[in-house]
Amino acid sequence: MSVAVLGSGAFGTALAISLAGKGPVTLWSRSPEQARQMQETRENQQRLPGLPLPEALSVTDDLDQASQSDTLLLAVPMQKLRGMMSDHAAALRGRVLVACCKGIEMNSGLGPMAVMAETLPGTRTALLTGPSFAQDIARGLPTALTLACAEADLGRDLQAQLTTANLRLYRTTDTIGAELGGALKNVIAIGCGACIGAGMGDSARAALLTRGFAEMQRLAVLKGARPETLMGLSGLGDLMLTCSSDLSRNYRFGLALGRQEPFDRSTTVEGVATAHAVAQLARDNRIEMPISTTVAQLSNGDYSVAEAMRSLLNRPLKEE
Ligand SMILES: NC(=O)C1=CN([C@@H]2O[C@H](COP(=O)(O)OP(=O)(O)OC[C@H]3O[C@@H](n4cnc5c(N)ncnc54)[C@H](O)[C@@H]3O)[C@@H](O)[C@H]2O)C=CC1
Ligand SMILES: O=C(CO)COP(=O)(O)O
Repeated sequence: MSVAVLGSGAFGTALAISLAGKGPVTLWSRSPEQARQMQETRENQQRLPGLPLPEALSVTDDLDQASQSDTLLLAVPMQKLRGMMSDHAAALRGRVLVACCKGIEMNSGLGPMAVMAETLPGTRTALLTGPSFAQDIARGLPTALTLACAEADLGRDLQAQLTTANLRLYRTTDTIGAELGGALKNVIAIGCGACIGAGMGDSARAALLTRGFAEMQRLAVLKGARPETLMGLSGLGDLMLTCSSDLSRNYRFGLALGRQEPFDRSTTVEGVATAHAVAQLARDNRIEMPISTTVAQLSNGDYSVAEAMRSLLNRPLKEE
């Protein structure tokens, strides 16, 4: 089975580098200029500078060529997934599609599995998610991720196909739990970054992370996830990583909010759009998601971090 990665950002490039250790891999860039540059310099200078592309990795801007592969990894930001798939529906049809994005679509409240099902009905799909920074994967550091696929046999095949020497995949059929874990942790990471950036301390971060995890479980279980999935790599594992590392863009965006510093808005920060989607889902489903809702308001600039924390601390007292 052959594999191609569509989307030549940090994550797509890192996955392609790792997979190239096992055999030929095609990486598709929508930008002819970037594809040419990467082919020539053997490096993704924009997203992963200094990390060489192995010989077995070829970069192209020709989607028809890339989509000859049996398995296509879709490594674009969540809010771009539907548009990218619609633009290239004919080329993607009949392939196995593995979404590699973490988020909830803002207008629909849907995750990547449902967006793929709506855009290309009948397509066989899966999700790759879990704690991993692109830089770590590209450097060949040990990483463990979750491969979620509702079809157990396909999940097993993909697990074998996409596991590499340094990237160990665990599988689950709980696609809802896996995608919500990956989406919701980004929102909490923004909150944790803001808390540290504003000098509120590690104890406050531990409280936000833990109560944020309670929110993640509440929404995920309501949507049909298995609670144990949230305890795994794609939930708690990724939450811990993203809430504690400066390598995370979501966390760094939060830090900038807390420090009242500017932040480059062209950076992919999935948690912002997802926070708004979560706030809407909380209203629609009449559940309490106070930290996620506060992060949505914070990222809009409606609140200062101090006001946000005050409003969270002043909520009615309750059982844990
Ligand atoms: N960077 C990381 O460490 C990790 C990222 N992810 C997830 O991977 C997804 C992608 O993130 P990154 O690669 O880091 O972002 P990035 O900002 O580095 O790259 C995004 C890529 O998507 C491409 N793109 C955007 N719209 C497109 C469209 N309509 N058609 C084709 N290509 C399009 C851009 O040109 C860019 O190459 C996100 O959902 C993120 O949460 C998951 C795990 C780790
Ligand atoms: O998803 C990630 C780590 O698992 C990457 O986090 P950021 O998108 O915050 O950089």
